[in-house]
Order: sequence, then structure tokens, then C-alpha cells
Amino acid sequence: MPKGKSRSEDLGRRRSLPDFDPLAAALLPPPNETPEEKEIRIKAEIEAKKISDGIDEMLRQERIERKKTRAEVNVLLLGQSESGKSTTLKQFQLLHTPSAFHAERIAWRAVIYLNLVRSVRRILDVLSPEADIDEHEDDSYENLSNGRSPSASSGTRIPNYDVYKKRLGPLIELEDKLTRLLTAPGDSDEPTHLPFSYQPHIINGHTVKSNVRPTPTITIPPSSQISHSQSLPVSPTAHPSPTISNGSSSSWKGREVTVHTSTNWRKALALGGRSKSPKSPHSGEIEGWWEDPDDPVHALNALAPAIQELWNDQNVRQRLAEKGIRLEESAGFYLNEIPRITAKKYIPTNDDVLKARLKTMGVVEHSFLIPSGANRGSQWKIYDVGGARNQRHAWAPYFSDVNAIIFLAPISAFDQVLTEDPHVNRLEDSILLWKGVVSNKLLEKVNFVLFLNKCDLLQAKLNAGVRLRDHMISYGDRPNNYESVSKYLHSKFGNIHQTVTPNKERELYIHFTAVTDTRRTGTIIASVRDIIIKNNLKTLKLV
Ligand SMILES: Nc1nc2c(ncn2[C@@H]2O[C@H](COP(=O)(O)OP(=O)(O)OP(=O)(O)O)[C@@H](O)[C@H]2O)c(=O)[nH]1
Ligand SMILES: [Mg+2]
Repeated sequence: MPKGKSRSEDLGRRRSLPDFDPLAAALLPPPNETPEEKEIRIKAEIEAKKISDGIDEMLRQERIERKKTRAEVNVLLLGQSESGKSTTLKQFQLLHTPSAFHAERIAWRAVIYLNLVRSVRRILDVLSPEADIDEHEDDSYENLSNGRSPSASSGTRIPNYDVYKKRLGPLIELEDKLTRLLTAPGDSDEPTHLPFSYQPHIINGHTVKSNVRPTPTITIPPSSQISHSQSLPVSPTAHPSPTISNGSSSSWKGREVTVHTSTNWRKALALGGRSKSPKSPHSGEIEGWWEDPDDPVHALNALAPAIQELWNDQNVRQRLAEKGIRLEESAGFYLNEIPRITAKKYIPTNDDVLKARLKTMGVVEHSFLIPSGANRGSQWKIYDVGGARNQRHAWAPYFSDVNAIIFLAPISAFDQVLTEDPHVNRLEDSILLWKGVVSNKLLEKVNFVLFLNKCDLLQAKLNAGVRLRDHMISYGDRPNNYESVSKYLHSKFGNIHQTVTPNKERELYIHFTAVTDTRRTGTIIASVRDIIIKNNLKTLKLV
């Protein structure tokens, strides 16, 4: 350093030197360049610029294309309660964010336990001597008591009923405990769905908290007062919504196994309340709950032999059959796998989670990016709404910016009634809802995909001899087999669309589905995804 100059002065001087670009210096023509050399150099430079401009243009075009294919796709899942919307959402998650789905499996344990417990409670209720007195009411609330065989007050007797009731007494407490675990403290409402915090969105490997579009503060008339036309999600009216008590001693009638929105997912996950460490850093699954004496698995495990005996009892099965109740067809049915489900180290499988029944209240949003294939990078948002009548008012705010609707109509439900209104046939409700949605002017540009769902159950029901024409007079004398019934319902829904759509150009895509079946549904989802993207692009190009 020269004498008398400080280090900072020296640095300041260096910074103020005129910019020297070594690259530009290297590209300068040689100082002794001849005119011929100069001409060759300039020609080469022009050629190089042309190539470079071509590449730039190509990149620009590619960017535009990518931007178009990356356009956000908003999909709304619609349909009545129990039509399979949330199950379809689970299939989307399983397909696009499988690690997140696996990580959440453990948390479904509480729901599955509750589903199982309530199946047992339901059997006990049906077998109870009071149920025979209550016969009339039974037929209306029980959506599987479908008129197949009239309930018989003087049917098979269950000599062990009191013994079963005594042995299974602790179930009531267990049910309460599970409900409390899955329900927000102080919430007196019907427990509904898992908390929004449970629905983490995985976008590009990052977890994003789900966000729920605020729905207008609208309440609707109690379901029993809603006429068909009012049930459509177009013009909600103001009225207090019904509250359902959560009393432990009450029968399960009319109440569903559900979890409330504001519950903390982590709390439900930890079940016993003790903090657990992940079993694997990759799956996020926890282990060690069986060492927690407070975990509900212990009570359930202790009750397993009694549950098994009840379910194996031929008199019990006979009585259920006499009452026309086919529990196997009901949502959240696990009675055929009691030892596995009640084992202390039970971890739900994918299929268990898909079968679990949890009623949705409000609207749940799930986002993901298509990870591979032609549509790689396109961003999807799927909205799963509650389908019960008192939930439908929340649909309309989503109509304005939706690109596609997947409407689910459970066609196996032709002999069932709505839980929220026992006077309404489920298939009839689905048809009216469908009519209301496809005729909606706000949705005229929206692509419609119709899932005629629960085909597996439809097949089983028809095989069991349940006749469509007993519930749908228009079916007439057509054969009561799967082929004929499914074809008939396909054209019924298709014709409605054709007749009432405000957009005659709109194509409708109809699939026969059983959304609990992962392999079949995976293929359908892939094709639906391509169709939606293709049609979305078409719309974008027109804009
Ligand atoms: N066997 C069978 N079960 C199904 C099918 N689709 C759905 N389920 C079951 O039916 C029950 C109800 O399905 P959900 O997906 O919860 O119905 P949802 O439309 O979301 O109902 P809400 O949330 O009340 O609107 C669950 O237990 C599912 O496992 C199907 O195709 N076949
Ligand atoms: Mg749901």
C-alpha cells in the first residue's frame, strides 16, 4: 500500500475505475485486421446473430406455450351427501401427492375407529326391543332400510341381546371419546369434517395450508322444509340451520360420524394426546401410540372379541336381513375386518382411508401441480364441498371462476332416502340437483364430467334382487340387470343435460365409477384431467 494512503481510500479508488468488461475486450476485432478478414468476421457475426435470434424466438414461444398449459385449472366436486366427492378428492391426492396421502393415513385411524364403533352401535340399536316399537321411525331414518323386505316386529329373536349390550357398554364411552378427540372443544354442533389444517396442500414438494374461501353468512331453511327446487344451490335464503345435540346416551339416529372443521389435525393425529415422533422422516407417520394407555386403541382392542361375536351371530345377521338392512353397503363399513382394524399397531391402508366416512362441512380446497407428462406443471385447485342440503348454499360462490365440474351421482342409491330428509329418494335428489346445475347459466362455459358412481354397489344390489322399477316407475319392464340399468341411467342423465343445457355446444363426459377402487379411478382421473386441460386450453385460446 503506498505510503500516506489508507486501505479504504485505496478500495474507493479501485471501485471508481472505469468499468472494464473482459468479455467485450476479448470480442474486439484484432487490431491488425485486414479488410477481407473484417468482411468474413462481420458475415459470421450476422450469421451468429440470426441463429441467436432464432433461439430467442423459440424460447419465447416455448414460454408462451408453457404459460398456457400452466394455466390454473379450478375444479369443483359436486353431488349430494355421500355421493363420493371427498373420496374422489382422496384419489386425486393419492395420484398426485402420494407421499402426503401416506403421511396422513395414520390420522384416519380415529375416523375409522369411529366408523366401526358406530356400525356396532347401529346393530345394537336395530336389535333393541325398543326399535320394534320405533319401527316406523326406523324405516325413515335408516337409509339402508330400503323396503327390500318390510321390517318384521315378530322376527328372529336375539337371546343374547342383553349380554351383548352389557359387554359392549363401554362402546358408548369410546364413541364419546373419539368424537371429542375429533371435535372442537365447546362445539355443540354435529361434528363434521377433519379440520382444514388436515388438508395440507403439497405444491411442488412444499406444504401449503389449505385456504377456505369465505362463504357468505347464509343460513338455509331446515332441510325438511326445503322443496326440491329450493335445494339447488342458486339462491340461498336466510334461516337458522338445525343444531344436533351430541348427547352420549342418544341413539346414533340421524347423526353422522364426522369431525369438526376447527379441530386441530395434529390433535386428532396424536389421539392419546402424547407427542409422538415420526416413524419415518419420509412418511411422517408416527408410532408408539400403543404404549400410551389413553389411546382409544386399548378400549377398542378389549372390545374386539365381543364385537366379533356379535357380527358372527347368525341370529343377528338374520334379524338385520329381516329388517332389510345391508350394513355391508353402508359407508365406513369395517366389520368384516375386526381383528386387523382393532390390532394395537394398526396403520390404515390406502383402501381403509378411501372407505372411511367423514362428512364434509364447508368447502375444502386442495392444490397440486401435475408432476409429469404432457401437462407437466399445470396447477390444479380442487374444491370439495359438503353435499348435504344444509351445505349446498356454499356452492354458488365457486361458480364464477370454475373451469370444470365433476358431478357425482351415486346410482346405487336408487332405493335409499336422504339422511337429511327421509321423504326424498336419493336418486331423485341427484337427478334434480343435476338438472339444476347443468341448466345454470353461470356455468354455461364450464366443462362437465359426470361420475355415475358406486357402480360396485349398484351391481351388488341388483344381484341381490333389488328392483329399480320399484323405486323408479319409468324404468318399466326393462331387465333388472347391471347392463340395462346402467345404460338407462346413463341416458337419463345424458338426456337431461342435452335438454336443459344453456350451451348446446358443450360436450358432456360420462364415466361409470367406483371411486373407492384406486386402479379404475386412477385411469379415469388421468383421462378426465387431459380432457379438462384440453378444453381449458381451447377456452384460453378463444379469450
Ligand atoms: N363401495 C363404494 N363406496 C363408495 C364409493 N364412493 C364413495 N364411497 C363411500 O361412500 C362414503 C361417502 O363418500 P364421501 O366421499 O365421504 O361422500 P361425499 O360426497 O364427500 O359426502 P359429503 O361430504 O357428505 O358431501 C365413504 O365411506 C366412501 O368410502 C363407491 O364408488 N363405492
Ligand atoms: Mg365429503
